[in-house]
Amino acid sequence: MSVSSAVLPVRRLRLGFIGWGAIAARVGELLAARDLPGVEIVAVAVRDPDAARAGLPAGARLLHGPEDLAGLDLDLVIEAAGRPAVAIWGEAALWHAGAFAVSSTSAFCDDALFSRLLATARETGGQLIVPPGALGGMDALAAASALELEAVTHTITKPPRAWAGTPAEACFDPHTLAERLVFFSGTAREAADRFPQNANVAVISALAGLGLERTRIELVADPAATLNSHAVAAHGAFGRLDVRLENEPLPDNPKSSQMTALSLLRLIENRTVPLVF
Ligand SMILES: NC(=O)C1=CN([C@@H]2O[C@H](COP(=O)(O)OP(=O)(O)OC[C@H]3O[C@@H](n4cnc5c(N)ncnc54)[C@H](O)[C@@H]3O)[C@@H](O)[C@H]2O)C=CC1
Ligand SMILES: O=C([O-])CC(=O)C(=O)O
Repeated sequence: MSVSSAVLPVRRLRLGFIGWGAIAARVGELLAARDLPGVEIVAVAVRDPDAARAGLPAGARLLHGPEDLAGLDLDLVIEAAGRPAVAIWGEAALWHAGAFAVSSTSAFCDDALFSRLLATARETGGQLIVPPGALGGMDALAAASALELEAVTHTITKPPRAWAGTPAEACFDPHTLAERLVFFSGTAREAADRFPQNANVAVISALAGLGLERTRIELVADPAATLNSHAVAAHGAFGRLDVRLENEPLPDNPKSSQMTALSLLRLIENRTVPLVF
């Protein structure tokens, strides 16, 4: 069997995107280069649909509000907009596409919203999807959590400029920081809640493992770093796990890692091709 037959889609996939910023546009670019038969970006929600916008997929309809998702026969809606967008679009996406993949997972720090989306997924028979985003190895951590997990720690290190414009500026000046600084140490809930532009991943490692209260997060600014790095360490009855990624930032948003777009590409392909990773 050739590898190419394993990566050719066997079913169509009609996609909707919420947000067309650094991550979504990169996914669009990667998909266009792949040119997968039957995989189509059908609709995109942008913050200001009346403003001209370069780089939108040809033929994609602009969405003005969640009600516009009706009748588009979508198979998957992908959010890559920002924390508030999850509450605005989530339920309609589940009703009209049956699958909603969330990038701004910090939204799940809101317990009521998370429960509501899970209840809608149950009611519709749909799926709320947490892609691995900028992380990797979350399949192994989730599998390990079938036995007792003792501890999960996740260290997020980024160059100081990636923390500009966030509450981290109360701890250091991103333009003058001279040495590596661990400026936050606490729960996954607190990390994602306080840093929704930089620590959505804290919710991903938490949901895969020990949950929002028991997963420990360290946030680090390092002037020697050029990449966004994630180190997840866990131990428990399964043994030990150490995952480390050093991600190139996206050119259009240095807070976000290239890997986040690549993970979404993988998610899309996994829903269409005959060989799934
Ligand atoms: N899960 C993960 O591992 C990661 C998640 N993220 C998160 O993913 C999200 C997207 O990241 P980027 O593309 O880098 O951000 P970005 O700022 O480059 O793009 C977001 C786009 O969404 C638009 N937008 C905001 N609210 C909207 C709404 N209600 N409806 C439609 N469009 C809306 C904005 O105008 C902007 O064009 C952010 O919340 C980011 O923090 C980022 C990196 C990793
Ligand atoms: O892209 C990354 O490295 C992580 C990130 O911004 C987030 O989790 O919000």
